Amino acid sequence: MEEQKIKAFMDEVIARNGHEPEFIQAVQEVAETVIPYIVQHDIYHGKNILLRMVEPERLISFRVAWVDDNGEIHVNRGYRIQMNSAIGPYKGGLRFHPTVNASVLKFLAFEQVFKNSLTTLPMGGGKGGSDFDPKGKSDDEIMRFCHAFMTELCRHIGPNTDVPAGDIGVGAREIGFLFGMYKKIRNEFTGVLTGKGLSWGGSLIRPEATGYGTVYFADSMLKTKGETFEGKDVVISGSGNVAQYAAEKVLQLGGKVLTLSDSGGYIHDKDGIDTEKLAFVMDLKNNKRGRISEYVEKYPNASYHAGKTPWEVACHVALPCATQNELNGEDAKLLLKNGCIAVAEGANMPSTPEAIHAFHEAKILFAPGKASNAGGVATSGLEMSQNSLRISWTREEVDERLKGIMNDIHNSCIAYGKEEDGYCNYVKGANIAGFVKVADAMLAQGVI
Ligand SMILES: NC(=O)C1=CN([C@@H]2O[C@H](COP(=O)(O)OP(=O)(O)OC[C@H]3O[C@@H](n4cnc5c(N)ncnc54)[C@H](OP(=O)(O)O)[C@@H]3O)[C@@H](O)[C@H]2O)C=CC1
Ligand SMILES: O=C(O)CCC(=O)C(=O)O
Repeated sequence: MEEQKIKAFMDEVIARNGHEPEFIQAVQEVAETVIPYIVQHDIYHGKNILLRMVEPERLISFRVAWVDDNGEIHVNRGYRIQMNSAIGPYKGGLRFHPTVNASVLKFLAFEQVFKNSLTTLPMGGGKGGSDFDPKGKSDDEIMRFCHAFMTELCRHIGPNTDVPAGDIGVGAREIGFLFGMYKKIRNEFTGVLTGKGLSWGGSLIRPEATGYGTVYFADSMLKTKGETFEGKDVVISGSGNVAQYAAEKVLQLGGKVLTLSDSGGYIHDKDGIDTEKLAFVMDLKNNKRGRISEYVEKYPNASYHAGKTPWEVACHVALPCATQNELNGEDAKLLLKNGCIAVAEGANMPSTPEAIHAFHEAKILFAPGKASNAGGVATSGLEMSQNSLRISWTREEVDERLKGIMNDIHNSCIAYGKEEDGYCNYVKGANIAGFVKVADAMLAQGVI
């Protein structure tokens, strides 16, 4: 009966969104775990709550016209998906990448609803961005694009309505330009964006939070098996914000980081990427905006593997921190064959359904991004609180709160995900725990 209900639900979702593969993938994963729970719990039954949750409350799409350094005019498409505001203002990042489209942003916004619910903070879910490609653009071009983007977005957001932040291609530089234009048009200095600079309303630890949080979560999972990061070989993909700070925290906890990557390929450093080498990567990526292949010019003992992903390198722990569907079923089999015992997603939906199936079948520790990478948005929530209170917490205070929230999320996953044989299905746990809070709020607020 559950199978039939899942099929009937997905048929309806596909009929309406069939041309959006990433969105369908994200919804399918939730449906498979949440519908059986709904069936067993009378209060949610017959209310079509999940069907309401898969339809964005609002989907905004707009033209972004901007002028490059040569005076040529370009047109990109901007979006903001306001997915669900049952438990708080819409909250979620902005992505600037040529692959951005409605399907990608809807999957991200949908996952964000569950993730934000898990953080224990009052944040609804949203996501936005543009198909603009920041690669190879000058700082002036980035500024003109961000300003043009915000001239439209500013109508739809606000500190109590919708609070965007960064994601792929949107970091501190872009948040600065976006904030500047919002402030100019609206003539108000408010916490309308998170990930702001420290001198203008930002929070300590926000840059580190997603990567640190992912490792805190992985550490909690390892502890359930009596293990820690000490002496573990760790394979990380990506070399952006999440990957950099995941690597930093792994080093602090005594692990050895063997790989980093970008869309060109991965580097493998058998000696380990230590603090000094990581500082080189941070400068290369954040300031020089270079390619990860340049690592082997500086450290010739390392190797570069063009067009490949790091999952072929033997490790104890894998942290996919780049992008969606970057780790497939074959990669998962390879990781398992090589002795991997834990995978924690720093990116959003980096593992394909086949990969997740393989991890579950092997009963290794597997954390879905909506649980393990929630530290970023949680610390954005802490930035919002500090903005409202007009105070700044210390680094230690924010880090302690982040650790506490990641621990709470881990406990929620265990509470809803532990199976009869003792194995914790963190996907099921995260989906149900995230669902319950939002669904209860939707029930209380009636059919709207
Ligand atoms: N920033 C945050 O706070 C949060 C981010 N996330 C998720 O973490 C992931 C990484 O985000 P973040 O680090 O902020 O982004 P960045 O833009 O800082 O870095 C992205 C990294 O991923 C690589 N990458 C992007 N697209 C691809 C691709 N198609 N194939 C291979 N590599 C790719 C980039 O390589 P290249 O430079 O070559 O494009 C880069 O190394 C995303 O899934 C994001 O949604 C989740 C929660 C919060
Ligand atoms: O901090 C935020 O609001 C955005 C974080 C985000 O986009 C994510 O969790 O995927």
